[in-house]
Amino acid sequence: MVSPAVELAGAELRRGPRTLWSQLDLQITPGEFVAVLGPNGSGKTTLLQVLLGLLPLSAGTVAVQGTAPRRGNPTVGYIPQQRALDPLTPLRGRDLVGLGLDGHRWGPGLSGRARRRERVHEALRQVDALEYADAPVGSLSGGEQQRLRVAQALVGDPSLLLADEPLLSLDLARQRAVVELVDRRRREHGTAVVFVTHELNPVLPVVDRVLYLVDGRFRVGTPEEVMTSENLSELYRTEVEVVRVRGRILVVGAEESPVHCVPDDAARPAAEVGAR
Ligand SMILES: Nc1ncnc2c1ncn2[C@@H]1O[C@H](COP(=O)(O)OP(=O)(O)OP(=O)(O)O)[C@@H](O)[C@H]1O
Repeated sequence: MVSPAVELAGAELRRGPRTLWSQLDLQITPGEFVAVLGPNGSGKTTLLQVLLGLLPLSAGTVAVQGTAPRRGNPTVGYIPQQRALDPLTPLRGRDLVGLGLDGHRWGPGLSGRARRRERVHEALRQVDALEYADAPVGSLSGGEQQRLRVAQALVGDPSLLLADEPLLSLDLARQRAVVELVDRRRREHGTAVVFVTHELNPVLPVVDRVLYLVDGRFRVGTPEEVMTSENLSELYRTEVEVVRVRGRILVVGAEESPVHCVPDDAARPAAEVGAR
């Protein structure tokens, strides 16, 4: 029997006096795409840290591919939350992506090195980054750096991909390209995906389930199940309206909602709202 990619049971995480989430039961199967939503500080990044083996749970159990999470697991790909790289970072884009490969796997011989180069080249091509692959990473724009991070996370052919707001800084076309790339990978390679995002709409066509965290409360289910006015009003403890417009989901009334309508949006055509 294949182990779940992720299995959380009765999971609880406390930071200082706050309980970020508790009694969280979640099984993610290979190839499943789960979006994690929630306002700032709701514990989305912290969840990824637990799955990376960087933070222990305060209660409950967690397993990644059937065993306890551990740092540096080569079968787990990670796209960290974006931070601009130091302009003096002495790496080219190609080197940064190569760091995503476990050197031992390819062996020290010539064929190992050639295979490694090929893999890096292919990962760069998939995110459309070949053009700047030899430039110093610190000289690249935020979006260009972000595409390299995506390539770095995918180059090792992970069975589980943990992505922390990977669409930040990307224009709409590049957002679509990254979502399609991740979707193709999970369909063709069975990679399970945990995708933290402030914007549900760009991933809505490919998402299997949503985990929505708000101030210690959460809902898990398909977007249809979770994204209802009733659920979000309960999570935010205020009246929230969820509206569906031309295949998009708009949330009105939850100021800190990841897919909320800000006042400026009111002036734009409804179909555009939430398109950012
Ligand atoms: N080392 C730490 N010690 C104590 N509290 C921490 C620590 N790191 C994070 N926190 C707190 O844990 C909470 C959850 O943080 P986390 O980064 O998981 O939120 P998030 O949902 O990813 O938010 P954002 O959308 O802003 O990225 C925050 O309130 C944060 O201040």
